[in-house]
Amino acid sequence: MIRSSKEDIAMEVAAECEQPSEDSETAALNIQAPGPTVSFYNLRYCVKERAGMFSMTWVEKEILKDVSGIMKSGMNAVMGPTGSGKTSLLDVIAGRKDPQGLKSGQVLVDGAVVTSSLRLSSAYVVQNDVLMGTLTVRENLTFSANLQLSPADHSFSDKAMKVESVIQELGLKDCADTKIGTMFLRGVSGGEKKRCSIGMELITSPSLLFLDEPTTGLDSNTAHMIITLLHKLSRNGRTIIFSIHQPRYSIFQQFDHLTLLNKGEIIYAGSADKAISYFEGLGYKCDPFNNPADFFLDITNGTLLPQADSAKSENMNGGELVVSENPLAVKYRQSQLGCSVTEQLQELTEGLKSESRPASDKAQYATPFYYQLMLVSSRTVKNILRNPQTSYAQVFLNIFFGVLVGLIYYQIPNSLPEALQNRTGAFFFLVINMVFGNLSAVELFISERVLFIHENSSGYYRTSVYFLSKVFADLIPNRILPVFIFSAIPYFMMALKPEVEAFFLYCVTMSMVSLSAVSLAFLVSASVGSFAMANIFIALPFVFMMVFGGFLVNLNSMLSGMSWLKWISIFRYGFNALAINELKGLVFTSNYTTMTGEMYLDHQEIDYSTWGFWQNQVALGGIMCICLVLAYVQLRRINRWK
Ligand SMILES: Nc1ncnc2c1ncn2[C@@H]1O[C@H](COP(=O)(O)OP(=O)(O)OP(=O)(O)O)[C@@H](O)[C@H]1O
Repeated sequence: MIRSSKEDIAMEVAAECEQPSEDSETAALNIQAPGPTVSFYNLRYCVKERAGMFSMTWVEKEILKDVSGIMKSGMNAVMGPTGSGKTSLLDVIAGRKDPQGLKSGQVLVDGAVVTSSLRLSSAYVVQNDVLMGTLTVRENLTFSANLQLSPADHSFSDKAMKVESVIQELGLKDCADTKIGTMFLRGVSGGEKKRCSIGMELITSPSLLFLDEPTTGLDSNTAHMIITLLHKLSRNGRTIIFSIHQPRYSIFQQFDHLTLLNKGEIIYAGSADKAISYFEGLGYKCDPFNNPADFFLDITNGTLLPQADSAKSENMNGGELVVSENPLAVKYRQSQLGCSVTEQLQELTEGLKSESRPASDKAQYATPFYYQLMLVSSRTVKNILRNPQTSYAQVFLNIFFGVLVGLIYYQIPNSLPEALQNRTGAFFFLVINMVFGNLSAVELFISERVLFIHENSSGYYRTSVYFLSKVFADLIPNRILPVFIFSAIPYFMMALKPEVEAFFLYCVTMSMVSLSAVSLAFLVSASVGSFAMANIFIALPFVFMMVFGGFLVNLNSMLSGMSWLKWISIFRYGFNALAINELKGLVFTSNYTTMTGEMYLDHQEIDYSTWGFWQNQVALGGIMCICLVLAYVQLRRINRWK
């Protein structure tokens, strides 16, 4: 964490790089112990885009063009029209953008080079609040405290006190025990949600706080309250850097430093209260009752032009500047403000060249693996208990289909042809229900994807912790318990073998079929970001597996090039195991013939030896393990960069 321990360095660097006028600026802010100074120079950030819709060539789009600046303790606002690069600048400084896109430039905090480790050591409040909707404000804050504060340094009572103080500081006392709210559950208001998101990050007392458009989506009074809150926090020794769209005047008044961006370039960076006079110096006129924020946006949008009679305006309209360049950006670079920043940055970076070794990129966590697993699992269980619709639906569906299968194949006789036809038909139906009944598992990693990416990138917990907690919390209530209900009901209704061992092996087979189908659904869920894609990707293999299950088509008569697909069919392994378990040892009769179950299995080329039965379980177990491992790998591969 960039906390007070680094403040000595902050003071030194600040003393080194600050101009006298800016020292007095900081003093004027009345900040006792200033937050860190963030400097960045020559930031050039590009993304790759396809040249055309079907083109195979990629072109580079420049989002930030040689952006440099210094942001000190206090309120640092980044403004500009939509698409000007505000969020990109914030993300690059906070180390949240893909480093491959950063073509040049570096970010320094208190004069030291920072790479992606800043991502874990500073706090970042994203634009769309990412909180667990079924938990209360206090529970969310406690979750953050438990995971972000090391248990070795903070006792339970310490953490509880910290949570209480954040609740007090952010004025969340009245809604502390109200749930955040979900799609189905009305919770706290938008402003309270935003304050809770800020609180989640304040738990560690970071002295550097990034916020991406903290007022977007809030009414003007709530927006004012949020900025006033940030202003108050900044006065306790914090560097607050945020992007903001079009603030009202009372909000603008609270900014200390303003960075104005236009098309990825800085057109003004300096004291917020001197911005108007800067632009007036360039020939723009701000009407007496105009909101300064609107005035700046009108300038950047080009809707406000410099006064025609101003000598300076010639340059803004083309004059001596190269036409392709942004005249406001060029003016800023040539201005005293721009030159002073460049000089300060040169001084800072000169000393750095020899010692510019970036900090380790390896993620550091405040808590050990088992502790994270306990906390994340208990949150997942709490979430399921408070949002039990999926579990109820799963149990209900299984009871319904269990009874339905039982009624369709009620009391199967031992006389041919019903004995064989109904048994094999029932097994295939059971396996189909077991596989398709678990389609809901595809939502597991999709519904909370944004929350996982935010918490994982902020260093709350490891990917493995999240994976294990989700998998086990889903498997037991949603996949294993309902399977037992579903298996037991039709078994007795159909009058299958009345033997304990046969019933047990039947249940094992059904569970293995269910678990392997669920694991495949988990793999799809971890691989794609939307339900629509997940449904397509899960339906396709399930349907193929069904065709190659051995019931709908004779696999021995199939083209050799296609028949290999039977080896990856969950349906085939499930069906074979159920058939061996039930038919082995049974004798079926008709008026003229007698037939054993073994004869039928031989005819179907199903190996009914002991190993023949268990090899199906091993194959199902193998599919399950491979899918779970791949799901975990996919979860690790999710793009965390913005
Ligand atoms: N990953 C990306 N791929 C393609 N273009 C991108 C990417 N990230 C940003 N951009 C483009 O870069 C420009 C700046 O985007 P950015 O989100 O930083 O702007 P902004 O000023 O925050 O906009 P807004 O106020 O609308 O949020 C936009 O034109 C955007 O489309």
